[in-house]
Amino acid sequence: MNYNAQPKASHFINGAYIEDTSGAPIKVIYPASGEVIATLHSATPDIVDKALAAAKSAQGAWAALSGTERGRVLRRAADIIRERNRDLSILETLDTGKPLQETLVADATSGADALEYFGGIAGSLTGEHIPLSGGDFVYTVREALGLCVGIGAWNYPTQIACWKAAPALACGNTMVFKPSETTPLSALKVAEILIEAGAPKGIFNVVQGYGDVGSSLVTDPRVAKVSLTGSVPTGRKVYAAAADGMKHVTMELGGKSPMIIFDDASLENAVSGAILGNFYSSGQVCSNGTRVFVQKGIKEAFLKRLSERLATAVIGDPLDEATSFGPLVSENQLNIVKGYIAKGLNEGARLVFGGNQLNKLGFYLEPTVFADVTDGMTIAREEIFGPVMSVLDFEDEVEVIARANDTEFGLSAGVFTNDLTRAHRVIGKLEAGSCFINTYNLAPVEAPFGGSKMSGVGRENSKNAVNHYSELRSVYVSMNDVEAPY
Ligand SMILES: NC(=O)c1ccc[n+]([C@@H]2O[C@H](COP(=O)([O-])OP(=O)(O)OC[C@H]3O[C@@H](n4cnc5c(N)ncnc54)[C@H](O)[C@@H]3O)[C@@H](O)[C@H]2O)c1
Repeated sequence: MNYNAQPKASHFINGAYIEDTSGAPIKVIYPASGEVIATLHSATPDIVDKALAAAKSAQGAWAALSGTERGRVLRRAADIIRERNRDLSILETLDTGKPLQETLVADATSGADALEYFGGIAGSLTGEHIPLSGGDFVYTVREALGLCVGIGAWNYPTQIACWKAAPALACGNTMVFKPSETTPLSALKVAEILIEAGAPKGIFNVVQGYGDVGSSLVTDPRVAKVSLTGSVPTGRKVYAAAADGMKHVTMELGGKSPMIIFDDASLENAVSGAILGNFYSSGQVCSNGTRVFVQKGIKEAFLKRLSERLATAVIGDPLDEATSFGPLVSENQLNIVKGYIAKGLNEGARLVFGGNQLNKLGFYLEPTVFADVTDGMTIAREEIFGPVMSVLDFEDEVEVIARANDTEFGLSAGVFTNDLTRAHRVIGKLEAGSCFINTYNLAPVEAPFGGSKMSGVGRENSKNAVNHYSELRSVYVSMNDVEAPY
């Protein structure tokens, strides 16, 4: 097949596409075939400056609109995204290799949810009145931070762009967004659609580039806030650079999350949760529960049922809606994951399912399950970001909580049990930001999403995200004479 996903130009600044071919080339590769489907160019310093200048100059007028007016633009953009869901989903599939079956329901639609939700609350972002003695009072004003930078990972390109843009714009900020160099296409569509929805020019700009472009955005003195979705090593660098300029940050980073399955759990639900938490998007999901602790009593039944169900996964052409499991995003990611599978075998884990690259074009790897994994093995400690599940045995609750928390990460955690009090007791002791009882990996826009420990700072989605994209000014008003000591 010959797919062409070439956009009009690499960047979208001040309401229009713009190109500068002197920037380093960025080749967009369709993961299911390895073919180049578009070539873009990394932003030059001049392009970066144009984007920041456009966002900076648009911010005052955007913030001066009422929240209701800003919200109307976001809600219109959400409607357009939903109308074009199929085209946007196909583009997302070409960019990421994720099956269309997934992108139709979890990518552009999730972006639309965020625009709709934050568009809906934009008009009610207010301060408060605080009465004091003698009739004095303080009122607070919720103000935008200013120019925000968003930097994305490659696994959910549309969703990440919208999860950052929606709360930022609702609060009256403007944004320069840099997608991952691996998946640069769909953020441009979000920028185009916002303009079509009536957004003023310059409030949402997209520049392409590698880490150096991200770094030049983070260090620019015009920038008030940086929101990154990426790995912990990148997060460390970006957080440090932002701290130097005392900028606000949101860090959505990696994980190695535990999923604990007690022997009284519904086996079928636990297997479903483990599948969702390990193999959706070919395992390239930050919140995945890749350390699956299974109580000894149901271990073999769990492995048997899991293998039976994995054998029914339809691996193949991501554009075929019957396909439920696609390739990894890139050859590089395929090699990283294959390296982890080799380590699992070398360190003595038992391969229960998969483990092989598929003998076909594209970056396909079978869903892979290791059992008898112990806490010290590399595959139980490091984020793999691919379709590799580690099953660990446990005997009792106290033991499994301590082992589940023995990690530097703290993004997600899940518990499967039919014992109501145990479910809440255990989840209350797990060190993670996004937790699940008897399900896994759902991320509705209404709920806060984000990690603790090394997995991140701040929360996306929910009303809480507003606190990360605005700050309060307080105004003390005296109704009395001013008393001074002399
Ligand atoms: N917590 C979450 O919400 C979430 C969601 C998706 C992915 N992730 C994480 O993202 C990682 C996978 O994505 P990735 O490989 O694209 O991550 P990455 O850290 O390699 O890159 C993320 C982004 O940062 C940019 N970047 C790299 N160096 C930079 C620098 N010095 N300054 C500024 N920007 C820089 C990259 O160009 C890219 O756009 C995984 O660790 C995954 O867990 C987290």
